[in-house]
Amino acid sequence: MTPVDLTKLPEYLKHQRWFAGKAWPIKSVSVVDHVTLDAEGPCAFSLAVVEVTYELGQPERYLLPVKPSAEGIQDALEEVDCLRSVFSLIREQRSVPSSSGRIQGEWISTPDAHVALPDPLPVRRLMVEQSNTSVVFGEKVILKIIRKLEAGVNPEHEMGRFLATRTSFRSTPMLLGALTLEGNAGATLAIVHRFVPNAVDGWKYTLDQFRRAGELGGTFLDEMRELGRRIGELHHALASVNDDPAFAPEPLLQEDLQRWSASILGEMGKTLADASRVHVDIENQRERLMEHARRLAHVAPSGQKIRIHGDLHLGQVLRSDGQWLIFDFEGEPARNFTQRREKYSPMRDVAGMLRSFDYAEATVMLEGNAPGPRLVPTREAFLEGYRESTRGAAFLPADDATFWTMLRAFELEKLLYEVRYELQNRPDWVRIPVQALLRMEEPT
Ligand SMILES: Nc1ncnc2c1ncn2[C@@H]1O[C@H](COP(=O)(O)OP(=O)(O)O)[C@@H](O)[C@H]1O
Ligand SMILES: O=P(O)(O)O[C@H]1O[C@H](CO)[C@@H](O[C@H]2O[C@H](CO)[C@@H](O)[C@H](O)[C@H]2O)[C@H](O)[C@H]1O
Repeated sequence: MTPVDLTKLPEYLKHQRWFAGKAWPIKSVSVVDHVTLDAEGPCAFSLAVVEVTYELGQPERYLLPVKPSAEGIQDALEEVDCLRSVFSLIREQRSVPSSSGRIQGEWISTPDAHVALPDPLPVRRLMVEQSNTSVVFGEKVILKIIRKLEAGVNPEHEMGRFLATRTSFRSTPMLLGALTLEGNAGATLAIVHRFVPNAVDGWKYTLDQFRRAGELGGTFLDEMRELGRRIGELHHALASVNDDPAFAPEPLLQEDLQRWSASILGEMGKTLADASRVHVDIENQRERLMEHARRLAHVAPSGQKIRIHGDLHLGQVLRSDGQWLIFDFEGEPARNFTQRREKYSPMRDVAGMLRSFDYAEATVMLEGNAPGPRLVPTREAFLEGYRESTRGAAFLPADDATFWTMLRAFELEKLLYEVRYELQNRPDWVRIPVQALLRMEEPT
């Protein structure tokens, strides 16, 4: 028996914040796997994996925690007992058969991962705009229930487990556990991290600083230097293990540079045409921008390809107790899991963070704040910290000229991604990356 009324599902999905297919006509929905939990307990509910097929385009899979209800479909995550039940599967490392596989709880039991939780366990749904559903337990741990499921190894789960169990890098909310569906519909369903209380994200933190009239606050640039050092330490940690093929650093080859350069040039074709509808001058810039991408193919290869954060920006760092913590290792949402797990130059993360400073500057200018010496000192402080902590690292280019050529090419790559991201999600903001493309200097 199917745990959910399929006839009501298309209408239900269209009203969910996390449903990505609101704009596309649905052809059919089916349940590909499901499991009933807590059948005798206070919250009997099902975890169902549903596949949505559209009239056009690729099918998508979603995780649907649902309760039986005469009125229609009821989201089980609205009930505290159901949330506790999902968490206890993970905490107790339980394994439960599903209709075509099984779900498996995983809890990391290193001394660092020890966390004492109160009984009864207080539960609080996180009230933020997000694509998944996060819940805080006892103000100690945060459970993220993933809504849109992807096939393959989930990079956030994989990276979190690697950092927690194979490295001493602790400038991140530590991964504590996960819930995985094994079988044909295999996917990571939920992830548990240590909860960071009183955290402010780096985007808000930086905007608050940039909005101050006059000079940046006294310690801000030191903090940005420190952020650069933390990112450098993250890259050291990600490059520190040779016996795991998913993480072992690999030499950077000319063919990698050629492939990345070709991919940027390819993306440029369509993206600049789209951007020129917003700003006609962008077409005049095409040749100069192409030159930045071409140069990447011709630098002498040095350094390594390693696993990287992959979508690093100010919204992916938290400031708490005077420390920076880096989180959200899931990579760029527009890429599939295989692409997100590819090894790359760590310079790509550096470029991502630099772009974020430019977004912060553009945002405060759009709000009407006066120009001021903010962006360049912030960039410089961050880069100084990064370079200080990675001096002589095998994963970075051997000389300065190559460092800057690669950095510009990856900034360009991120800018093109941002144009596409903004056109799709926040058309009012597309001018931020477009203006930055217009400002990009002639390659030296
Ligand atoms: N470990 C944590 N401690 C405190 N707050 C967190 C933690 N992880 C995430 N958050 C908060 O929850 C928000 C959503 O988390 P995120 O993992 O980015 O969800 P999503 O992938 O659904 O966007 C973040 O912007 C951050 O403010
Ligand atoms: O945090 P996500 O994984 O959802 O990342 C996506 O959304 C980001 C926006 O929230 C987007 O970031 C872009 O906007 C930021 C300001 O809102 C800015 O700081 C970033 O530099 C800029 O790239 C990110 O690209 C996208 O993948």
